[in-house]
Amino acid sequence: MLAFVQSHPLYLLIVFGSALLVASAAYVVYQCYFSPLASFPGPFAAKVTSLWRPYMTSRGQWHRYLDELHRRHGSVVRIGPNQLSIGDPDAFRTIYRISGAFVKSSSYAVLQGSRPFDLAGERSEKIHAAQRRLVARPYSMESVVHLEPQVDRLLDDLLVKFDAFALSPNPIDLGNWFQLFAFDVIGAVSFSKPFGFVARGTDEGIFGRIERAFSSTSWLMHAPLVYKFHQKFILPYIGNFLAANDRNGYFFEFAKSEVQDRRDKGGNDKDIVGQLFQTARNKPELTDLSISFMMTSNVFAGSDTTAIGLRSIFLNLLQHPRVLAKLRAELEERKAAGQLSNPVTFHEAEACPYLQAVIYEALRVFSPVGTIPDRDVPKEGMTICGRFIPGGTVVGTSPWVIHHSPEIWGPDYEEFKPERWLGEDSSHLSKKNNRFFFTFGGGTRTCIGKNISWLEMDKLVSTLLMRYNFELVDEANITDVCR
Ligand code: HEM
Repeated sequence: MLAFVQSHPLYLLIVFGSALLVASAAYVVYQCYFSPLASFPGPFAAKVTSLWRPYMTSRGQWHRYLDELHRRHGSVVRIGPNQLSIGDPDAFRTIYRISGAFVKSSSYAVLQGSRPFDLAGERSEKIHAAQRRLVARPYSMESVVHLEPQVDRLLDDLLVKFDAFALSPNPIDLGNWFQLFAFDVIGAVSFSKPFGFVARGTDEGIFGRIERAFSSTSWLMHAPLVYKFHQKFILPYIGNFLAANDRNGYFFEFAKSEVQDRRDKGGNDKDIVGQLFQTARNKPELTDLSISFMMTSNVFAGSDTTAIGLRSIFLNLLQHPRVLAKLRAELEERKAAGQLSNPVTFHEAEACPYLQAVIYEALRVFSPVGTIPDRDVPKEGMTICGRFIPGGTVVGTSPWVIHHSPEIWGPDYEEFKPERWLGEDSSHLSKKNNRFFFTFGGGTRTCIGKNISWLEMDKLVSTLLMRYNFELVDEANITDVCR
């Protein structure tokens, strides 16, 4: 009788099921009460499963949700069995300090794919430092300013379009025009080849591809097994279903052909590819293939982020007439004094403290990037808010959390208030808040393209405001999207 029961399939199922139940219960009890991260608050699902974070990210409002979680749970929130989201100012400074001791976590392997040259995805600080040294010069402000005439030509094209719009009663999607402009700028400064998007008034479907690729990469980075499954079983048979491969597929091919074109047809020696070709003469390790990988980042990361920043600047200005009037007054005063050209030059715009404060503040209240740049705690561990965190724990801060911290920005942290960036007599920018300005990332991995974006924002905002009056329409349909 006993032998019968033991060999009966139901018996085996019950034994197996019970063992699974006990193991799962033990796992849950461990994660909630005994894990080194057990004392950190957070949603129950986040404590017990790594699937919670990719699921929440895939829903599209992760930046706001994370901010809300910190409001509810405090400055450190558990967002995975082995992951913490950090809002504590001291811990934030430790993680993103310039020493690079906190390396990028394994989620970046999904971003990198099989690219051997990838500043954003590369996890090794040593390889990253060597690659960044090779390519940094053309992205410096000194180099970017030499490309200003190329940006001016595009700005002229945009003004021709806007002059025509100004005569029509129909509203326009300003954000879309900003992205067309930003994409053309990338073409001009990288390859001496604006893509003609502003002139044609269309992106030919590219922005949708960028959007889909960003969206799927942001959650797949935290679901590496789903990514591997997709690569092995879906990609070869169905195709690039999750769009994540577009960064290293479609956009890489796009950039590679532009680099080849630039090689064949020549261009301005001062454009980014031209400067990288010059570097490559003495540093043969900088191959055309590596330059193509680098240009993939320009094409992929350089337009949509800048356009979101510009959207935030204009939206906030239009929603805050007091700030808009003050900014206009600054620009008018400078213009009357002969200190502003048309289009406004980068140096002229930089000399306008209130304009600078407006840009900083718009990028603070609505940062174009809302994900957490994850880092691994080094093996010796770290202490956060008096509690020890073991090496290997994944930690990081979203700009949305650090930029909306009342501890840093004060009780009016939700207000759009450019004055917080100015020194006491309002005649210059104050450096005190810069330590917590995280829009372009931090430490050794700060955004290499930020000078290009800043130059665009400086020139576009000041030139457009001096020429046109803007009015917000259809406020109810404003979408809340960041990367
Ligand atoms: C407002 C515009 C932009 C924003 C908000 C932005 C934001 C960021 C952030 C937050 C990072 C750090 C990511 C991390 O640590 O994982 C980053 C890195 C990077 N960005 Fe940007 N970015 C902008 C514009 C650009 C432009 C115009 C380019 C290229 C022309 C660019 C290319 C890159 C690259 C290559 C990296 C990796 C740098 C490295 O690790 O050495 N970005 N960006």
